[in-house]
Formats: sequence, structure tokens, C-alpha cells
Amino acid sequence: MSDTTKQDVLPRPRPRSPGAGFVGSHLTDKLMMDGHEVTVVDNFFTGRKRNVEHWIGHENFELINHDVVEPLYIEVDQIYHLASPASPPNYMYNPIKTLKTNTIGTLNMLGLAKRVGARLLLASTSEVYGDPEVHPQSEEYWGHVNPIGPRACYDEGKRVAETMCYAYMKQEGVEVRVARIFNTFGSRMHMNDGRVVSNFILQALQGEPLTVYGSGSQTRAFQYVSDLVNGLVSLMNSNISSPVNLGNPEEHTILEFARLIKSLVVSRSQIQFLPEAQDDPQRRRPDIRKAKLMLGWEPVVPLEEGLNKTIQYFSRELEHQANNQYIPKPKPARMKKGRPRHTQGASDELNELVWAALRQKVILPEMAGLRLLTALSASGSAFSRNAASRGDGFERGGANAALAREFYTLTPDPRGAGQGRGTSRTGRPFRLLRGSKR
Ligand SMILES: O=c1ccn([C@@H]2O[C@H](COP(=O)(O)OP(=O)(O)O[C@H]3OC[C@@H](O)[C@H](O)[C@H]3O)[C@@H](O)[C@H]2O)c(=O)[nH]1
Repeated sequence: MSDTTKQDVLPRPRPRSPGAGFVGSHLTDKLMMDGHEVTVVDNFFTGRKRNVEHWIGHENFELINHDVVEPLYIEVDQIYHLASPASPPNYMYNPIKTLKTNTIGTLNMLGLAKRVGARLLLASTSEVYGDPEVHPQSEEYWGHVNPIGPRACYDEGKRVAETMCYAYMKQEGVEVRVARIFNTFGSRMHMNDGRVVSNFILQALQGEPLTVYGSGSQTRAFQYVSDLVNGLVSLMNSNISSPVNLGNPEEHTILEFARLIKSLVVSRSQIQFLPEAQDDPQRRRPDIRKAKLMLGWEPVVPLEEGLNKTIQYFSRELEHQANNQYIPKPKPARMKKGRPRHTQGASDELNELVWAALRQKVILPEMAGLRLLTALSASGSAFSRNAASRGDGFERGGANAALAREFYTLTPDPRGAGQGRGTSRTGRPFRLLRGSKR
């Protein structure tokens, strides 16, 4: 099928990504919000349906339970190939599976790209540089990897995945993009992820010792997930086929990082030194001059801001887990006149998502809208809990208008937009009722 025909059939790009994991689910949010049709493919080895459930029911969204180690036959224009466990304990847990995913999985995705004429973006990693002898790491550096060490399944798996991309580009003309992703953190990381950010935050929140492997003098530079997602999308849509580093160049020792998290959580946790991990890279920091120059991209979220959001996310996860269900905090069912209604306790991320949807006039179908409301409700918003429980009302006419009205009424726009008046999805203008009785 030619590109033109495909464009005729699918007026908007139709990307696919194994997107129920940490990074994939944030990428899915961005692509959906930008109006694309998205097919998420995931085997749920480390991904979770919960991360993308708010899109289930949306006409532009499809979720396929599939392992990329098996061939896949779908029609797409762009492929974000993110499949692979990324946390060292996860990828070392089943090294053969990690190797299969990164080798056979990548071959299958490149085969798919070749068959349908799609562009493929490989989520590669800073781990291709191994324990680097060059600092900071630029794309020209070939790396220093132990090919038989415990990290090799991932490091070498990603290195050969890059090799495969360029072989398909040269031999078959497949359009490829390669993002070398440096340490990334944010909400939707799994509680058992095992990487340093989730470990330290969870330990600090629970008063457990923060486990520093080795002396803590090894360094890393951490980027917030929204910066990464913006970088991935801009790389996909660029004309740069050679590898590009995506990361935040602000470098810290792991010990400094432990202290920073302790202070942000205001935790009394001790710091506990454990034996050093084998082949642990000692220094890592991205050289991002190429991304800046060629993509106009650089991270914008300050470390502390990203960490505070992530701390908030993990506090809720802990609360949710402790109760096995979220017990809402007591709140008056009706707010007093003049007092702003808001989703206090609701996740900023969900608020942002709903607001962005309303601002960009993305259609929130009843099911997706209800799921968002339910999620907000689970986060402790008395108002949205009521709205969710009145879900049947949304099935009737003007559902999106009702949904928009609910959110206009209860949620402050985090970016200050939507003041005073709004327009519903049906085009019917309505007044912002925030702060007054409805
Ligand atoms: O509890 C912990 C966890 C980790 N660490 C240390 O913190 C540093 C960072 O470790 P992480 O497990 O978060 O991540 P690593 O940097 O080793 O690997 C990561 O690199 C980039 C990505 O591609 C991957 O997400 C991941 O492989 C390491 O030095 C590690 O030894 C601790 O000191 N304590």
C-alpha cells in the first residue's frame, strides 16, 4: 500500500507503541491528546493496563495484548518501539527474555515497518555506552560494555537492536530514528521497578533506610518523563536518522540524590550502604548538544519539581496499596459559596489530562470520561466521586458537555486557562461555575 493510499484511508498518522509501561503510557497520552490514532501493543510483562485504561473506549485507541517476539500484522504509519524491561533488576530477572525482546522483537518491528512502509523509532538507551570512559557521553562515543556481564542482556541487546535498525535502513530503506534514553523517572513507575528513583522515594516515604549501592559516588543525570516524551515525538517527526541522546545533563552522585529525596520527603530514613552492583556504570551524563541543535529540544522540568510530582504519585500508590482500595478523605459534599471547588488530592496528572482534553477539544467518550472521573474519584475528590457515581446521566444526550461542565466546575486549570467561560464539545457555550452553587 502506498503512502498516499494510507493517508487516504487514515487521515491522521496511526502510531503504535508498546505503551502500557511507564514511558509508553505517557507517550500514549501525548499522542492521543495530539489527535492521533494509537494502537498500543504490550505483553504486560512490566506494563500495566491501569496505565492506559483511561483511553479504553476512545475511538482512536486500541490496546493489543501481544508479545513482539511474535510477528505482528497491523497497519501503522509510525512505530515507537519501546518494548523491553528497562530497570536493571527487571531485565536481569530473565536475561534470555530481555535478549529475545530486543533482538527478535526488534526484527519483527522492523519487518512490520518494512511491510507497511512505517517509520520506526527505537527506544535505545544510555546503557549502550556501558561503564563509559568518556564523559559526558556524546553520540559519537562507541561505549565500554562487558559483553558477558549481568547487564549485557540489555546493553548488548540494545546495541544489536541499533545495528538492526541501520541494517534495515541501508538494505531495505526503512526509515529509522534512534533515541538513546538516559535515566528517566516519573509517575506510573511500578512500585517494584527497582530503579533508584522509585526505590529511594518509596523507602523515604515508609521510613525505611535508603539503600545506596557501593559508596554512592557513582553519578547519574535524571530527566522527568514529560521531557523525554516531548523529545521522542520531536525525534520521530524529524529527519534525523542517526542516534540522538535524550536526557537531562544535570549530574548528581547517588549519595547526593539520596539526601535530596530524603529532604523533599522530609523523611527520617537512614542511608544504608550495600555492596556495589556488578559493572555498575560509574559516571553517566548525556551530551545533548545534538538534540538541542537539531531538534530544538532540551529538558525543561527542574529535577525537584519532577521529584515532587513523583513523590506525590508514590504516596498515593502506597495509600492505595495499604487500603487495598482508596478510602477517600472526608470532605463536605457541597462547597460553600465563593469557595473554589477543586480536586484536592486528585492527581495533577489526571487534572492536566482532562484540562488538556477540554482545551484541545479532544473528544472524551463516555467510557474514557467516566474512567477519568473514577480515577479522580479514587484520588479523593468528593465531587468527582459523586459525578462518577451518577455515570448513567452521562449516557444521555450532551455527554461531553456534561463532562466538560463537571470539570470546569470542579477543577482549577493548572495552566490558568479556561477562566470564566467555556465551550462544550457540542459547541454550546456555558459559564464557568467554579466557586458558585450549580
Ligand atoms: O536502590 C538502589 C537502586 C540503584 N542504586 C544505584 O543508582 C544508580 C542508578 O541505578 P538505576 O537502577 O536507577 O539505573 P541505571 O542507571 O543503573 O540503569 C538505567 O540506565 C538507563 C536506562 O536505560 C535504564 O532505565 C536503566 O538501565 C546505580 O548506580 C545503582 O547502583 C542504588 O544505589 N540504590
